[in-house]
Amino acid sequence: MTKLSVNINKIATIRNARGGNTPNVVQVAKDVQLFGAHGITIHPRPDERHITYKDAYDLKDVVTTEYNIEGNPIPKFVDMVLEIKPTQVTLVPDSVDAITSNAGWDTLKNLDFLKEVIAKFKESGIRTSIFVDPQIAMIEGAVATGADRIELYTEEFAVQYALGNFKAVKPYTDCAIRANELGLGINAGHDLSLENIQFFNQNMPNLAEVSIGHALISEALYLGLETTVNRYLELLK
Ligand SMILES: CC(=O)[C@@H](O)[C@H](O)COP(=O)(O)O
Ligand SMILES: NCC(=O)COP(=O)(O)O
Repeated sequence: MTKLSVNINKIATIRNARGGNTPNVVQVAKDVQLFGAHGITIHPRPDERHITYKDAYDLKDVVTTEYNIEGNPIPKFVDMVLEIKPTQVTLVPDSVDAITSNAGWDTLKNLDFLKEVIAKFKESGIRTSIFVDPQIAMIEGAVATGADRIELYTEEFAVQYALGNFKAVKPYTDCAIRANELGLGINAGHDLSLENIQFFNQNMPNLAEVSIGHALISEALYLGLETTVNRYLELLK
């Protein structure tokens, strides 16, 4: 079964709107795991607009499933991840002013940098994943960085699927086949939803994990968090 890691950034977005502690990010992380999710993902951004660095530390002992921290490996982020030692770190090349992640790494141009930072995390026993666009050259470049996994950036798939262009999954399937040949684990995320997740999963050989936040939290407004998590778990079987 493909693992579901719930991204709780949006819980922090709502909390930060009032400056108090409602909704409580730590409690939501506990509940989501109780409901059956296989992991918790956070993506602290340099401006701490949603998840704060303090949240990342507060969640350390609360996440008893897989803890996945995503972000651009600026020195402050690297130090924090090395201290927390989550299950997995996912490196994302987002700029400070980006509204959300909007591109994967160029694994060829950034090879030396990625190699160096990945080696640091691996020395600490942290599984490493790098966020990439669905291009074979980027998958091949990812192997050279020493990363354990890739996370395929699924926004384009999600946009096309919503328009009925189901062939848009093909570059992802092709990349998954190549990643399998090269021994890279495969994660995926961005704009995955109850609408598109089953089709995506069924077209991805050996998809290890999806991280889902924006749609999942939005769907939970109607369905409730427990039902939403359980629907994903059913669709990922
Ligand atoms: C890496 C990625 O795909 C993002 O979706 C991300 O983790 C979500 O970040 P925001 O919640 O800041 O949009
Ligand atoms: N890595 C992707 C992620 O954590 C969640 O992305 P989204 O579902 O909020 O688009």
